[in-house]
Amino acid sequence: MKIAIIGTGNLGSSIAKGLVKNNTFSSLYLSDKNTTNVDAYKSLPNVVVTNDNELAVAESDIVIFALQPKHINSVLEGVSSKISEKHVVMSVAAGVEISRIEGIIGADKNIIRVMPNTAISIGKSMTCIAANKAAQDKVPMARDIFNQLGTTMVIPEDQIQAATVICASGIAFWMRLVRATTQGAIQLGFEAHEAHQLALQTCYGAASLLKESGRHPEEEIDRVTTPSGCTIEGLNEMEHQGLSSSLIKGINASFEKINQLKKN
Ligand SMILES: NC(=O)C1=CN([C@@H]2O[C@H](COP(=O)(O)OP(=O)(O)OC[C@H]3O[C@@H](n4cnc5c(N)ncnc54)[C@H](O)[C@@H]3O)[C@@H](O)[C@H]2O)C=CC1
Ligand SMILES: O=C(O)[C@@H]1CCC=N1
Repeated sequence: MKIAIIGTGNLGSSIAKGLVKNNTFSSLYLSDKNTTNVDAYKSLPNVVVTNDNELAVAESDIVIFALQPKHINSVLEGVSSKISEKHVVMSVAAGVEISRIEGIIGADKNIIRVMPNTAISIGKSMTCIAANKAAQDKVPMARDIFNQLGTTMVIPEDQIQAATVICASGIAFWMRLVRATTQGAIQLGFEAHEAHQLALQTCYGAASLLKESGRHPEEEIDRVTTPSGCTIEGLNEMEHQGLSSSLIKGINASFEKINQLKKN
């Protein structure tokens, strides 16, 4: 597979890292105005780091556009003459609909919206995928690529915004929960590095329990909450303070914001 990534910022470089780790491409072009994040890959075989977006597109079959929404139009316009029916164009830009991309490069082109998260750099992304009409037969190939970098789910395009909030922004939400737990542990007397380790391994254990047992979170909670014990005391206080409610409100605020981005 001849793959290009246009835009090697936070997400583009995370995708590059995951692809390099798996090494399943025949060539990988990494193009950005500022290639600092990926310069270390220059010496790898079959990897080209460049500032030339057109070259990257011309030399590749699969082109992943990892650009901020404000840059996507101008970059697509700049390379559109190089995009043919052989290409599969993938975009990770939040809020940028397939129709907008079709408006620039044509509805006859294969276009797939892909929404991974930064855990793609370690092969643990939750990646949602939606394709235009032309690219329906390319969906299995897109799944193959991103299944090597985590887990995929094919969804209708009108759910991509919601998936962005839950899975892409979700990385930040979970990080904040880990950090808050750490702050609590420091207050209880642990050194910062100990607090971080305790919070992290517990979070990992909780996610692994759900994944491996397939059980509902409340069932796992029931196993921890000793009657009149400390867990239910803490859990109920968190709910009195609005833990679930503030998470749900935050998710809804993110969703409102991403729907505004869509209109820009
Ligand atoms: N960061 C994240 O966790 C996630 C980001 N996204 C989406 O991915 C996109 C990229 O996000 P980030 O990587 O965080 O942004 P970023 O700002 O870190 O990266 C964008 C890159 O595009 C480059 N760029 C700008 N103009 C260019 C041009 N003309 N030619 C070549 N490269 C150019 C910039 O130099 C920069 O390195 C956004 O649309 C965002 O909504 C989606 C899911 C997760
Ligand atoms: O915050 C943002 O807008 C982008 C989309 C999801 C993650 N980062």
